Amino acid sequence: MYLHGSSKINSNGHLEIGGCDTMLLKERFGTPLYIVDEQLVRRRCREFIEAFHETGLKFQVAYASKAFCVMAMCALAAEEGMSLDVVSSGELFTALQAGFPAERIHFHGNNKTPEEIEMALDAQIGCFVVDSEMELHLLQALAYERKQQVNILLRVTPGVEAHTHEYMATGQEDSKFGFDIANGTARQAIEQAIRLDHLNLLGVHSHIGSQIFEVNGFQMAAERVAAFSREIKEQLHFSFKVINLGGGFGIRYTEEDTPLKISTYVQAIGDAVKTYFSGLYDELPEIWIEPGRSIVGDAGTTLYTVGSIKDIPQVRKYVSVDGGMTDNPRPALYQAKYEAMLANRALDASEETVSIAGKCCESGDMLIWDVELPRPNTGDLLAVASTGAYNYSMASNYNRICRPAVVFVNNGEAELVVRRETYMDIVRNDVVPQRLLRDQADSAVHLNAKITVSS
Ligand SMILES: Cc1ncc(COP(=O)(O)O)c(C=O)c1O
Ligand SMILES: N[C@@H](CCCC[NH3+])C(=O)O
Repeated sequence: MYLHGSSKINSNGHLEIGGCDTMLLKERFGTPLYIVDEQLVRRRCREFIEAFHETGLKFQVAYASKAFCVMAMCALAAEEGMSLDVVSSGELFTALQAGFPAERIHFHGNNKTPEEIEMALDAQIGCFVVDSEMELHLLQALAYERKQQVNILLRVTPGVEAHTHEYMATGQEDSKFGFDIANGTARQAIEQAIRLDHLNLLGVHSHIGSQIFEVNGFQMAAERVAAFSREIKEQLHFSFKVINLGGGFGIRYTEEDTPLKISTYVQAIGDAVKTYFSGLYDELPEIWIEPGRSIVGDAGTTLYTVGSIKDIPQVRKYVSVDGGMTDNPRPALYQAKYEAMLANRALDASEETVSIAGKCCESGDMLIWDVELPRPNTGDLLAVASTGAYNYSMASNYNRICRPAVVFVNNGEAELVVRRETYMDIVRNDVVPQRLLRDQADSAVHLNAKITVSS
């Protein structure tokens, strides 16, 4: 397994992250456990910001909180000078609870409800990224009622097909997101947005997809957006102050992945903006981007305890762990690949090829097909790398499995940032209608009797 950030093998032959021995983390917090290497997250934030400073452009780097949205992460992003992209009232609430400065929050989403919009208006967030005509009018009506002036970007689809999994591509014409440039709906929306009072149109937003390893998709998006900006300037005499080019910068999950340096992506974007917007406005537009995965992805590691092992000679060895698709649905959703190691026997040589199975009642609940490991035993500690993005944030309670805890590690200190769910969390929102409660006393007696007999 590739060792990211501060991960290393210590003198006990254990995987250590942020100066914390993973065996001690297991003892203290249990498994499954998400570990976040805080220094690595901070480094990624700084890499983006420093690379933008180098370009000389005005900019904002908004952390796409969908990748991993918990209060501690929002607080950390705020401290690092990031803006924040939220896509629902839940993410917005989390950010506000964490004290994230509202004026640096950008609100996305292809179907924001009136309640969500009102919540964001109450908070006086920095910008709405308007996705549809319906939203444009709804937002205007609500802003008008409140006599509030609201900054907006319009999300456009630039017609760029990103080279990534089809569920992660969003820049093509056939997409549920935004206004299409090619068929003229983007232009019509801009016309309306300029006319509508209480809406302050800052510019446009484009996001071509996620886990992208080439710069040409971003360059092409910048080129298309610049051509569109030129059209709007010439025909509607309107200049965009802000161009948001979204997120999507790829990270390393396995050796098949070949991410570029953050500075390479940013420099390519900066150069493309300078080239394609040259001579269009008196001043180049401010550039915003929205990295999610590339901020937190490789800073995350998940620890599991190995349980049952099923060997089918000549076929496959299934090594089951105490988590699975409930804490990491990405292999099942996108056939995503991961690397793993035995964190308690990190110096042992690889001996066999095994497959890591989750504990859900689904044949598709496989975390890794075919990984080389030392012969695993029940009780071993398995670490899976690059689980910082879209793991905790996409976790579920399928099979009524409790979500794991999340711990930040840094300089030998481990701090809990999300508590492990309990069974009471699992049933917290369940309501049993009165008519079904009739037999509850009976079943309680029944259950007690059983417990008495078995003990
Ligand atoms: C609009 C928007 N912005 C930003 C992101 C973050 O993308 P990533 O995590 O790939 O950087 C996404 C997710 O793909 C998105 O849909
Ligand atoms: N959730 C995704 C990709 C989509 C990101 C949001 N538009 C992932 O795990 O990779």
